[in-house]
Amino acid sequence: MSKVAVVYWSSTGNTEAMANAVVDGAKEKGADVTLYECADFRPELVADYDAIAFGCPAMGDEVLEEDEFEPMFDGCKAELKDKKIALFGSYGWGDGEWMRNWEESCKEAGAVLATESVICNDMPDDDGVENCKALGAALA
Ligand SMILES: Cc1cc2nc3c(=O)[nH]c(=O)nc-3n(C[C@H](O)[C@H](O)[C@H](O)COP(=O)(O)O)c2cc1C
Repeated sequence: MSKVAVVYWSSTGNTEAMANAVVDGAKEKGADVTLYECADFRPELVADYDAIAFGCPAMGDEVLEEDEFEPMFDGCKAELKDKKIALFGSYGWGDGEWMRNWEESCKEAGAVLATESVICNDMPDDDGVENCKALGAALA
């Protein structure tokens, strides 16, 4: 059984709803899934998982949340080489620039993006939930 971690930051619950759907999708495929708020995750845990889904909304001006999520993620980068990961997050008024930049930084770190990233405008609708479940399934 593959071990999957879902690690997210969310302020108003939209990315949290996405994270829950990612968990559901991975569990439906039989994975052993652990959900982490980003404050509870640390680089030493990366090695414990076969695959990791990271979720963070667009914040600041098209960047990751800078107080908790980005430091956690930057700390994990050295461990992400050849690791199967996938990215998701909610956004408001932008065009997804934060996610494109985030994908680039993951590729530079040598991570393996296992499936297309999922972005949802505000709260995920039914299609958004299905896309998040498919992301989770792709990591299982
Ligand atoms: C301080 C702040 C900065 C934001 N910056 C952006 C941004 O640059 N681009 C964008 O599309 N949305 C931006 N948003 C909107 C959030 O990404 C959006 O509300 C998202 O659904 C929040 O996700 P959450 O409910 O998981 O916290 C920003 C929101 C806040 C509060």
